[in-house]
Amino acid sequence: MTPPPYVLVLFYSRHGSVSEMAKHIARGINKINGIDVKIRQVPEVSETTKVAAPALPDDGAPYCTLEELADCSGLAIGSPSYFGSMAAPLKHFIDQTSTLWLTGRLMNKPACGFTSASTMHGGQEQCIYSMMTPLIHHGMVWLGLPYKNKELIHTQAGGTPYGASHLANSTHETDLTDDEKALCEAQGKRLAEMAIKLKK
Ligand SMILES: Cc1cc2nc3c(=O)[nH]c(=O)nc-3n(C[C@H](O)[C@H](O)[C@H](O)COP(=O)(O)O)c2cc1C
Repeated sequence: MTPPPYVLVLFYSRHGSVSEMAKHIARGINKINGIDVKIRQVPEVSETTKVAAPALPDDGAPYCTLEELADCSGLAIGSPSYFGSMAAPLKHFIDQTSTLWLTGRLMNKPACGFTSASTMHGGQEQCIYSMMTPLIHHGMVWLGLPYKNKELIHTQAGGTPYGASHLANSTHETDLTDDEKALCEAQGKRLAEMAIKLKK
């Protein structure tokens, strides 16, 4: 029996904000019938690069395998904003996807990005763009977050038309505002809808 199609929510999170966003994106995906969701994280990169990560994380989502990425029907990818870019552990994972690029496994599948940052204008949109770039190379179809979602207009915290974001402040506030939650869910829902449409 063929396993049901799924959308992969893939992220790195050190302090929990991006991980919390992933749950709300998954909630949006779950609102669409006919497609499942898998939530996966990537391991830390070690300061001493010869030390391997344990096979299982101490907590949170399981680590993503390349097969899980290859077989997804859509991808939501999330990272904290680090100096206007994705964090190294996520980039390290993406840099292991050459075989998927060579075989075109991600071609024509929809993808979107999400991020958390500690300051209001701390490079969130650039960070989302940094995740978009390699996925464009993979031939994925990038989705933004349209202004039809009215929370984008009145949010006092996170939310960008390039993808969902969360304002965590310097206190690592992991609780999302209602607007941030709504935008994460809307993004997940739209991704799932597009995954089904593009699969036909
Ligand atoms: C190396 C590093 C660079 C960072 N750069 C930025 C930045 O440029 N702008 C910003 O607003 N926050 C920056 N931050 C803060 C993180 O983006 C923020 O704490 C984020 O919410 C962490 O997400 P997490 O809770 O999922 O780990 C940086 C943090 C670290 C460790």
